[in-house]
Amino acid sequence: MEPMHILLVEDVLSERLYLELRLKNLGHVVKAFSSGQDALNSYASFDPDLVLLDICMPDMQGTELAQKIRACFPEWVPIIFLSAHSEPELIAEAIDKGGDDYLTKPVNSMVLSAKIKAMQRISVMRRQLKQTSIQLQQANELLSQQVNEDGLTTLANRRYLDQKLSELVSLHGRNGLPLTIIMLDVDHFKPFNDHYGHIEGDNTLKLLAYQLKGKFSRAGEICARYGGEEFVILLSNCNSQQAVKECERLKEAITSLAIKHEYSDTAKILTVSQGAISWIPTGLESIENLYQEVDKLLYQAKAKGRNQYIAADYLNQPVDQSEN
Ligand SMILES: Nc1nc2c(ncn2[C@@H]2O[C@H](COP(=O)(O)OP(=O)(O)OP(=O)(O)O)[C@@H](O)[C@H]2O)c(=O)[nH]1
Repeated sequence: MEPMHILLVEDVLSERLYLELRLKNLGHVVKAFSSGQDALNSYASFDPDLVLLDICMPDMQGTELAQKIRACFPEWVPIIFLSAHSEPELIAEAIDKGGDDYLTKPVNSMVLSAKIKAMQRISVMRRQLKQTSIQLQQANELLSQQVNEDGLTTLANRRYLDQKLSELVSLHGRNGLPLTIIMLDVDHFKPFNDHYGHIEGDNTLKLLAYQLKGKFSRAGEICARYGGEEFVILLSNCNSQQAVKECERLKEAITSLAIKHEYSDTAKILTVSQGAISWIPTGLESIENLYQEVDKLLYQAKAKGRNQYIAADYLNQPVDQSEN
């Protein structure tokens, strides 16, 4: 079994040296202190697996030190009290104050070895439990990330988008702030896949996602893969005039990638069409209806020749549109 880190606190020099020697002979790493305060100061850096505490000490009683250890360091480590007395009341009080076991001084070497062996088993289990908890926590973090993430692009997925849109509708409704939804769709992506291959198509979607994430990464901006070659961007506190600028910025960002698309009827490079709606929510809007409205504008942008956007106030007239 692995050696333990044992913190020993004993004010009587002869006892301290004797115990330190015995414990080191059993193969453990020992840090011995004569004062409770010094032991407390070194506790975190030494990170003990076991604490041996004399009950009666001049600067701080062992029971008081045990209480402080339990209060300051929530991770449980066994504490064994040492005392010349063995009255049942004293033992009961020591256990009440946070101790786990009790040894009467002078400590018998066989009893000491046996108790240390028992504590070592607990220490091994404790370390395994700690390791398992860390692994479990990591797995949980990964899982919650995967639940909200699109596998191909690592953007937020549809599930997360729906949830965020509902939250933002309520939040903006409560605060009377404008919200914008931009929906974009890659133009002529079928011929792109057909000619350059599906893997190249996947890589292109990843590149587009990376570009979107880079351009819309401020607090209150959410980029998500809506499905297939469609993406959605939510812009907090963004009205229709600002939305037009954001659509333009997005168009420029995609154009700047200059991804070759010789089979597009629109341009020699890959382009996208966009629809955008902006409004001050009441907080009661249905998200399905919002997607439908913004999809209608996207469809109009497609119908008008693609590589352009149509932005409108929700339930109102178009604000602006771009031609390719
Ligand atoms: N490589 C790849 N292709 C995808 C993915 N999801 C959807 N697609 C492809 O996207 C294409 C969408 O085709 P259409 O809906 O006909 O649209 P389009 O060719 O882009 O034409 P317009 O949208 O009208 O400009 C299909 O070929 C799908 O297979 C994906 O994850 N990876």
